[in-house]
This record gives sequence, C-alpha cells and structure tokens, in this order.
Amino acid sequence: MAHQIPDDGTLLPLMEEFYTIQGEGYNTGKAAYFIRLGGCDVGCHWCDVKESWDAELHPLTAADTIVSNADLHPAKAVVVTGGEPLIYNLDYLTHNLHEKGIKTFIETSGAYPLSGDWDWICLSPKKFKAPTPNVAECAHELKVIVFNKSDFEWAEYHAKMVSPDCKLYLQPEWSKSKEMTPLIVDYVKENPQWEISLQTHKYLNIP
Ligand SMILES: C[S@@+](CC[C@H](N)C(=O)[O-])C[C@H]1O[C@@H](n2cnc3c(N)ncnc32)[C@H](O)[C@@H]1O
Ligand SMILES: Nc1nc2[nH]cc(C(=O)O)c2c(=O)[nH]1
Ligand code: SF4
Ligand SMILES: [Mg+2]
Repeated sequence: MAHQIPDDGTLLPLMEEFYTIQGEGYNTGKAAYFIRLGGCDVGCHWCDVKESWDAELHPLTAADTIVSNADLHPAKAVVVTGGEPLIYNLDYLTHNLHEKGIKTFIETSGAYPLSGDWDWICLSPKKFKAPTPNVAECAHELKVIVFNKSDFEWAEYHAKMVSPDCKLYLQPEWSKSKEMTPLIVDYVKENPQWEISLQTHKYLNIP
C-alpha cells in the first residue's frame, strides 16, 4: 500500500541516517549527521543511491525522532539528502533542528520547490528534470556532475541561474572519473571561478 505522507512534514520516509564526514563540495572534511530520505523520480542513470528511489521501501519516521538522533552527535550539523529531499515539506524538520542549535545543510537536484530553512544549499542540477528557479536563486553552492564533455557547457548554463556569490564546483561522475577528472583539472585551470569537487568519502571508505 502507498505511504500516506502527511504534508506537514512530521513524518518522512527515512532510508538511513549516519554520522560521517561531508565528502563533497564546499563543506568537504566537516563532520555532519546525514539524513537520507527515500523517494526520487529524477532518474539519473548514473545515480549512486538507486536504492533510495522507491519511497515505499523506506519507513515513515517521525521528524522528532530524526532530530533527537541528530542531537546525539558532537557536530551540530546535518546534511539532508536522498533520494530527492525536496519532494517533502522540510519546514518542520529544519525548524526543529534549528531549535536544538543544529545547522541545516541540504543536497538537492532542485527539481521540487524549496521548503525548509537552510544554512547551506548545495544544488546539483540534472538534465533529466530541470531545477526550479527558486532553488537556483537560493543556492550557496552549485555542484555539476561531469559525465561527458558536453557537461561543461551545461554547467556554464546553470552558473548563470545562481547568485553571483554562489560557489561553483565540477564533480566527476564516479564511473567516469578516470576520463573526466583530467578534463575537469584543465577546465578549472582555464576557468578558475570553478573548483573541483571529489567524492572523498569513497576514497576514504567511509559512508
Ligand atoms: C545521491 S544525490 C541525493 C540528493 C539529490 N537527489 C541530488 O541529486 O542532488 C547526492 C549527491 O550525489 C551526487 N551523485 C550521485 N551519483 C553520483 C555519481 N555517480 N558520481 C558523482 N556524483 C554523484 C549528486 O549529484 C548529488 O550532488
Ligand atoms: N560522506 C558523504 N558525503 C556526502 N556528500 C553528499 C552525499 C550524498 O549522498 O548526498 C554524501 C554521502 O553519501 N557521504
Ligand atoms: S536526483 Fe539525486 S537521488 Fe535522484 S536519481 Fe539523480 S542523483 Fe540520484
Ligand atoms: Mg552519496
């Protein structure tokens, strides 16, 4: 039977939660509690968490429980990811995290309207379902996955949509990393407004 998910954000389909080190982008190297919500219909063929896509497989969990679990760890920062977390109303979750003094970071494709109050928004736009302009305007970080050469032009297109002080990252798609990383290195040397982001947790063998 389909999940009946209340739209007040008090119950969320939780795939997993884990305390680790942010592996990607601007906050690389910082400890954070990760909250991975199930459900995504964007359909990236190279997605590294396809097990997240079907929300039905992930138990509806009280946002209050998620907040209490996050508060057990020394780093007062969470990364909400998925799946695509903006499918859900995240106002209640982020409000209650902030009440506990926990900073809120999100990883999103931007394919759904923005909800929640965020200290850091990482927008990783996808060809398969375009981001909403409202997420692009609010993003602190644009992280484009480079799967082939055409993604550089596509990255520049999205750089025009974000605010002037948004950080710009190019991240190699994991399976194409050997081929794409040298191209990214050359691109960043020629276009230093961009930086390279690596999935460092995969090299460190941590979650
Ligand atoms: C699994 S997604 C979940 C959040 C959201 N759905 C999104 O795509 O931003 C988390 C991050 O991993 C990136 N990612 C997913 N699969 C990847 C892969 N095979 N190689 C590199 N980055 C990947 C996404 O672009 C995103 O920045
Ligand atoms: N360590 C670590 N850093 C990450 N940054 C973004 C991730 C994600 O899957 O959203 C991720 C992840 O799964 N693990
Ligand atoms: S939007 Fe994110 S979770 Fe969804 S398929 Fe793409 S990378 Fe995976
Ligand atoms: Mg990941």
